[in-house]
Amino acid sequence: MAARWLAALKTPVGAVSAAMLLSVLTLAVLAPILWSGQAEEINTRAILQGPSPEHPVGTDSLGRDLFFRLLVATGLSVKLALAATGIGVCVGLVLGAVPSLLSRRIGRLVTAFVNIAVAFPGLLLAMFFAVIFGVGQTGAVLAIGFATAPSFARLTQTLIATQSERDFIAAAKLAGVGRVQRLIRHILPNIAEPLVVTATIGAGSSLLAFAGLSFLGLGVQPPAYDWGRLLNEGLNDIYLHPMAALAPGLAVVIAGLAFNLFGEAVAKTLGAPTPFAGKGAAPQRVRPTAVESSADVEPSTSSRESSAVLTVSDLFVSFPGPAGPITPVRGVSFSLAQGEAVGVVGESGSGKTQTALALAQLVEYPGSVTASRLEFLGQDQLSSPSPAKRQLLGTSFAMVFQDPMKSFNPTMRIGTQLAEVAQRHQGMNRRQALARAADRLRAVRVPAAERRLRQYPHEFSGGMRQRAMIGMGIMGNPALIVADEPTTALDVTVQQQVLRLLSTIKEENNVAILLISHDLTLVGQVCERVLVMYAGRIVEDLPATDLAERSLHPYTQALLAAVPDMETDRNQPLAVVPGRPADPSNVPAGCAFASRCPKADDHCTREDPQLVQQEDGHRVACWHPSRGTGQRVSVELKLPAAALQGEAS
Ligand SMILES: Nc1ncnc2c1ncn2[C@@H]1O[C@H](COP(=O)(O)OP(=O)(O)OP(=O)(O)O)[C@@H](O)[C@H]1O
Repeated sequence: MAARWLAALKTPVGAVSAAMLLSVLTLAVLAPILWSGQAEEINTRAILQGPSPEHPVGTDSLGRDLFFRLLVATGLSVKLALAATGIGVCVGLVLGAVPSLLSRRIGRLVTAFVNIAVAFPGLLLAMFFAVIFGVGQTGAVLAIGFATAPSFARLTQTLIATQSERDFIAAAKLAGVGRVQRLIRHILPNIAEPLVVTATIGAGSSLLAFAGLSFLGLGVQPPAYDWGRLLNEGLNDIYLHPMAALAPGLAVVIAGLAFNLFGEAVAKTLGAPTPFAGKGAAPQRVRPTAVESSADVEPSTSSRESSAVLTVSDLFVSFPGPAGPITPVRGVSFSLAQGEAVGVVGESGSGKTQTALALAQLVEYPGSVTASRLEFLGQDQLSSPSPAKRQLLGTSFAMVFQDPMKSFNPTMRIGTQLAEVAQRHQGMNRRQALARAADRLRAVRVPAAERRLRQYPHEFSGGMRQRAMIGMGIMGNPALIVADEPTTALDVTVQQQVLRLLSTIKEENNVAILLISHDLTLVGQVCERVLVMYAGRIVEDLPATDLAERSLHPYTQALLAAVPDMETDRNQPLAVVPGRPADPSNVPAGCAFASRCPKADDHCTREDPQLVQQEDGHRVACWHPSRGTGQRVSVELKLPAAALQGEAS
């Protein structure tokens, strides 16, 4: 952080404003110590004099030297402005954080209050509070502090909301880290920098506001004096001695500019948002709600269920939309057996990620999740949360996100983040937890594990970070790893290493894997079973070995036909699934795929087919299922040999 602040000094504005700020702060500390005597010295022979070599700014009505008074007033002016800013930041932090900590209703009330307060001009609010808190220094500090708090609260809310959407917060939530701990350990360190920058800019505004209140007689009271008071006194004789009013005014402007320009220069270097950069409460995650089961939505019944790690029936996820609810997941049902790897494929927007988030209870408010059954390791996830449930999810349910850069908290060492799970759920002390973390990093083939534990996420390569994320997932004893496009952000070689690692963990620990991907070939490499999703529903559930030759749904066949292979004619345009995916806010009646399906008839557009189990355990939701092969697909069911090499790179 210090290095990035220092980088601001390399810009011309940064360098000049830093020099100005340093001078102001030095004066604020030294002037009252060095020149208080001269500033207080009364000289009845030199009353109300104009500027002269002896008194560069002139004298006041008691013959006191205004230059020394100006210098000494720097101390009180800066001290009070900083105190007011401190109060503004603290109250703003509390107001900004409350919506993410308390119930949604209280959060909404606080957000509405902040929004109203932000709409008032700051100085008006300060005068209003000054009347409430009383005339004088303390009243003015409180008044300006409370008047600036709403803009800090707004900024805090916005920053918390942004951070709350990041994957490492979802990971912390899944690991059972409570709201307060998430805020203190994971969110605040990541928003501290823009808050400090904004506070620096805010100190300049507080300085101006304080001078304003003192000038109006509401702030500093005689015999104490700050720049506002000197301005007030100088104004009485402005026609005789304009310098007496101009000099304190100039001091306020220069000091205010120093704070403002320095803050702006740092903000520009960091790209930090300003206090008015948006609004909104921090997102809160919703818990699935139980609903009555509708017909034909039970997960596939087979021997899998007896050893099921996960069973879900009739899962719906919806969000309020401008023209009615948007439902990206519409009645998903399936189960996952111990040690089974299942792939979820489908075009963008088909509901894959929302399904995974709902299973991990990570869908954010205002989304809502309902299901008639949701069991993880035999434990009902639809009833109220309990410590036992959080413990089970924290140790047995691991999630690997798409972008390894966002999966870790950038302000914490990798070791601390891995150790958090073991300390929280396995009763280990920090030393034991770090030893376990080193062991887990070795298990995911991260070389020099002990040294790596002390590094920050940015010191890891993309592939290494993804492996460390998987390592974090196996800090406990996971029964299920949900990997949402875990290799999309990685190059092909590293992609193969990560897939290989997932397969090894699955084999060695009998862990079930739910692998979400656009890539049918990749899913075919790792998974035994494939769920094909379209418009928020599973339209086909088939063994991966059947993908190439025995798929039944026209959508699966269209996806397969769109996979290019070595024989694809490069002179021809690549095959695509014709038409556009269904809009989750306006899913058509009947089969959602009908408008893109070559086999569709009236029946398809009238009635939505249910997911029906076939004789071979294969499930399909289609009125006209027929065996078909994707024209171009060649799904490799074994990992290529190249994937086994270069693991530690
Ligand atoms: N906060 C939200 N508000 C409204 N709709 C949302 C919200 N979040 C997601 N959606 C809906 O969910 C759909 C995306 O679902 P999801 O992310 O599960 O798709 P996906 O199959 O994983 O897509 P991709 O492969 O691109 O990640 C969006 O198209 C949108 O309609």
